[in-house]
Amino acid sequence: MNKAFEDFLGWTCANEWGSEETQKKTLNNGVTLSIWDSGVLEVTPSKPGKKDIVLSCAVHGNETAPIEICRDIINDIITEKQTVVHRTLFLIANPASINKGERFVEENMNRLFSGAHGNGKAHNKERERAAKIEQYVRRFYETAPEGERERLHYDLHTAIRDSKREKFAVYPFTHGKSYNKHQLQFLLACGVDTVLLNQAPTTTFSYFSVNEFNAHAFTVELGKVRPFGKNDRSKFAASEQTLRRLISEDSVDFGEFDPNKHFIFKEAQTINRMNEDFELNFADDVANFTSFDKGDLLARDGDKNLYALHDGEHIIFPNANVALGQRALLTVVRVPTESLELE
Ligand SMILES: O=C(O)CCC(=O)N[C@@H](CCC(=O)O)C(=O)O
Ligand SMILES: [Zn+2]
Repeated sequence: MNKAFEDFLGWTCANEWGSEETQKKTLNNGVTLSIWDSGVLEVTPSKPGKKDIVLSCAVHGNETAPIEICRDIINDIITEKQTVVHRTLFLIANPASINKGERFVEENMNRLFSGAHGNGKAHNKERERAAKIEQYVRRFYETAPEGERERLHYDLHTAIRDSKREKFAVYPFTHGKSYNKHQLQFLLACGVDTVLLNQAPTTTFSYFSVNEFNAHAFTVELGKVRPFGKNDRSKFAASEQTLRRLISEDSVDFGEFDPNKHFIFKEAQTINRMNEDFELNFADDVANFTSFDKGDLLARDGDKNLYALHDGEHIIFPNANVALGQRALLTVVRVPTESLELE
């Protein structure tokens, strides 16, 4: 076996900004593996089911649990321990940032999608890679068999801070389209009972798939950032098992929808850092989903004070060190699950 199929993650990291060496092989079980680039593996069963599934990890290189999960699923597919019935595209998005052990090399890749990689005068390898990844996703969805199909994309992450709600997903802005009950059930089976509803377009990877391909796509936060080998994989077992079921079963029954089992939050504010002189008004160890009340000071940006606008406004992804113009804090408020328009 050649190196890429023997150790896909290792080969990917050895070719950190890409490889033009495309490779293909068909397994004894009829599944065809096609490597389009480093970190880009298309898995095609001989008679593909109706789902086209994108599983991405390492958009941020230090978020290792999702990388370990994808690595293990890929290895099991290659060794035929894991069956696959639906076309699946695995994307290890930013291998150079894995090698560096950091969130990114030069620029946060998860702010470069939907063409943002071409904005302004900046050129860097992360921008080139984001542009290529967009093309791979397009190629994957657009080369699906004819007929009615379901496009899915789960972009797997872990968060920098502790979180009062361990696992949560970001539901990208749907432009008014209904939210999908079955997707909430899938997330729940992954152990993700908490969902944040974005209220506007973003330049994240998951929004790209929602907006350009009408996919059901989510940023999924599975736990906290830790180095390779330091993840307690038992905490990720439900997520990994559910992803394995998703790719290997024709259709997975996640049971009756019970609104009480889902905790839905709506974006209240996105606070972008606009000045060098920016600070958060709470400590670095304050966890995601800590609640503030209306009028509480959340941050100072230059000479502007930024306050909570509601009682029960929860903070998510606080980070004072982001580049100018980027999100330094998201705040959300709880909404009843029953208030959602669900399909
Ligand atoms: O913990 C943090 O501060 C960041 C974790 C992370 O990478 N989150 C994603 C969320 C993307 C989204 O809003 O859909 C990110 O910031 O890119
Ligand atoms: Zn991330």
